[in-house]
Amino acid sequence: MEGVDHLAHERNKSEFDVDAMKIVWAGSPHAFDVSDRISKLVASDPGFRKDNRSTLSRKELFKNTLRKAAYAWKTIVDLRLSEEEAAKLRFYVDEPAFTDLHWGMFIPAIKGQGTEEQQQKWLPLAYKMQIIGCYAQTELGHGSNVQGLETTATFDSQTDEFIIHSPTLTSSKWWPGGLGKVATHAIAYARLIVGGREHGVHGFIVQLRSLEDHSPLLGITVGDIGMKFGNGAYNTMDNGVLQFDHVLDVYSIAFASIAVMLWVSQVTCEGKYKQSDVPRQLVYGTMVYVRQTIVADASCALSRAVCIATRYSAVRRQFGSQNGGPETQVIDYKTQQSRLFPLLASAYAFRFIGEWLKWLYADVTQRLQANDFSTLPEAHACTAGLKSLTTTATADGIEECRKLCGGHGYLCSSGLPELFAVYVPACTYEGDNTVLLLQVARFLMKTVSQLGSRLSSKKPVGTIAYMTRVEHLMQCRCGVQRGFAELSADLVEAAVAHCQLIVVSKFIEKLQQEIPGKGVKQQLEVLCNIYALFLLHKHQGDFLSTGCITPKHAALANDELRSLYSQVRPNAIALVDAFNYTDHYLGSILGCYDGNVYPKLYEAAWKDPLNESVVPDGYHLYIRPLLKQEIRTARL
Ligand SMILES: CCCCCCCCCCCCCCCCCCCCCCCCCC(=O)SCCNC(=O)CCNC(=O)[C@H](O)C(C)(C)COP(=O)(O)OP(=O)(O)OC[C@H]1O[C@@H](n2cnc3c(N)ncnc32)[C@H](O)[C@@H]1OP(=O)(O)O
Ligand SMILES: Cc1cc2nc3c(=O)[nH]c(=O)nc-3n(C[C@H](O)[C@H](O)[C@H](O)COP(=O)(O)OP(=O)(O)OC[C@H]3O[C@@H](n4cnc5c(N)ncnc54)[C@H](O)[C@@H]3O)c2cc1C
Repeated sequence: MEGVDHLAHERNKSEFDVDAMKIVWAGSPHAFDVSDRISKLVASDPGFRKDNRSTLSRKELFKNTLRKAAYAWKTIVDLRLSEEEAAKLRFYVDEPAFTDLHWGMFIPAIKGQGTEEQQQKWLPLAYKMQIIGCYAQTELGHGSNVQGLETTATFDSQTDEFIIHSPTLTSSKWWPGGLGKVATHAIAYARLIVGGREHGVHGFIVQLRSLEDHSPLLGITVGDIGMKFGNGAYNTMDNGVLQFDHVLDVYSIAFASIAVMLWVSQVTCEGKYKQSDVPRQLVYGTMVYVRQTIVADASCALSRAVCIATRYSAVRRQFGSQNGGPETQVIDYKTQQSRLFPLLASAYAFRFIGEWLKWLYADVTQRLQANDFSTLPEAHACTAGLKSLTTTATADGIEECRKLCGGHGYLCSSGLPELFAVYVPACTYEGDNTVLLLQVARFLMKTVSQLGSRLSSKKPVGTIAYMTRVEHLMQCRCGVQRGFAELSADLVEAAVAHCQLIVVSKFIEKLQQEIPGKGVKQQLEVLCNIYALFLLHKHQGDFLSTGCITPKHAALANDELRSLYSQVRPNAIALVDAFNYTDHYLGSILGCYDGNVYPKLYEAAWKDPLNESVVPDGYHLYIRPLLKQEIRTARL
């Protein structure tokens, strides 16, 4: 039945003000207004249609993405959208594209690491998209180990030029998004060599393609690296391969087509390398920035999957019919609740940790500008650790949501397979999640060794302040790195626990703020308790074996969890409505707002290209001979 809200009875059960929750989720009334407006704009524009992605060939898919990007840009210019609105437009268009790397990494790298002169030259062009950039760091042979990159940038003091070269096959740049077919420029990372001496990895702005006919410039070999996981999904992106054959800078350094990002260090005209007194790690600054945005995005992907699974769980009925009455909604099964509601709670928890991390990043950026580098290690540990924690949980959570939807979750029209395929590389890109946790572990061990050192008078603050309250850490006298590699698997677990503590404590801090709206705060308290107790339940072995809790505590926590699930149950649909996702953005029949799932599934099946004819292509060649036992004589 068109127009009937099949979930209305669920919506009527809710005990809180959904509109007020929408504002909490969005972050502010203004953010809600922008998000709501732009999501409707995208949903109502057929130019942003996305329901055909899984049936397009790679070439068609890619061309369609180019069209969408151009159309999106025209919309942004025509409607004079602000940067915030444009970012929302990109979000709701919901298609990975070269523009992500241009706006998400190329521009931030120039802003964060370029000199003023470089910024003046490149940023106006980049903002108008008169040049399109990518971030070319990873190589065929090395991704995680940035210091192991092989590409070289040799300064020639005779000609005032840098010569960029890929000396080996493994030094080929491999993976950069946008590089394959679109980018005209790259920030390429290479080992700087001046006067025969090496000075570590630095970023260089390199022109790759002609601005007239898009052909690669002399000495540049460039192309796409091929199909990736899943149909559609991340294949809208042209991840690329790139080799430099002694590529020369033809202008002077300041206005060069290859320009070294000089903030961290300088090469003088006489060919001398000068390391400035800022920490070398600022070369990694763009990664810190992007990791923070990835954390902010994790809650979007998880909430989207949770919204689909929650709505469908309220629609789906199996077993339990009494006297011919309706069967039980699967959302009423405790097992379904114990799998689904912790994910709902995680979506909210990640929303708030994303907000907090944005604040932390803004704070560290301000300090860096004032030459205060003291909080950089903590910012690195937080962005790396929380990126790892939230993306792992989100990727696993999306897959769990697919299973929560039973067989129908496996259909592309559920939206979940594509969401998973697009999302799962977030566990690898911008730093493999285990490698990033090892960075957190290193930071924790360093802090612990300082606690134990009589020489250090530094008291840990911020996210590590709790360490002074942990008695056995205070007595720790170990050296930083001794035994590190041997214990790394345990240290990674410690790093996860540390990050979970941050997520829980920031959720609690959020609840200490004033939160308007009837029943909103109470709902968030329930979710916060579910998040924390679910973790305690999941890791109760660790808590028990370390004596942090007794078996009685563990049993109490479990009882409390069950009671919290019952409290969430009547509010579940309203809690996912608060995400304010349009059906276009969700891209899921199972998750559609009105819950009218079955007629839509039935209708969609008939639209599949395989159903264009009743008898399939290939019947006469392969099916008939088989049925007639003529297969041995048929020419296959
Ligand atoms: C159609 C629609 C159109 C719409 C159109 C609309 C148009 C308009 C739209 C407009 C809007 C558009 C919106 C755009 C959306 C954007 C979305 C973005 C998407 C992005 C996608 C992302 C893609 C993915 C990109 C990528 O994937 S890009 C590549 C990323 N690659 C990595 O992530 C490598 C990992 N590896 C390392 O990060 C390191 O290598 C390693 C492991 C740390 C070891 O580092 P190393 O130095 O070797 O070794 P250590 O010795 O361990 O460290 C030595 C010392 O340095 C310390 N330290 C290490 N680090 C750091 C660090 N950062 N910071 C500070 N310190 C650090 C460490 O603590 C130690 O300190 P100490 O202890 O000494 O005090
Ligand atoms: C979809 C996608 C988009 C990307 N976009 C870009 C881009 O735009 N620009 C760009 O430059 N790069 C990009 N990348 C590359 C990405 O950043 C790297 O793949 C990532 O940093 C991981 O590095 P790697 O591939 O070398 O993994 P590896 O380091 O080879 O990881 C392989 C395994 O080894 C383990 N491992 C590695 N080192 C250690 C260690 N020290 N201790 C213990 N275990 C270890 C890892 O945990 C992992 O299990 C992209 C990648 C993907 C998948």
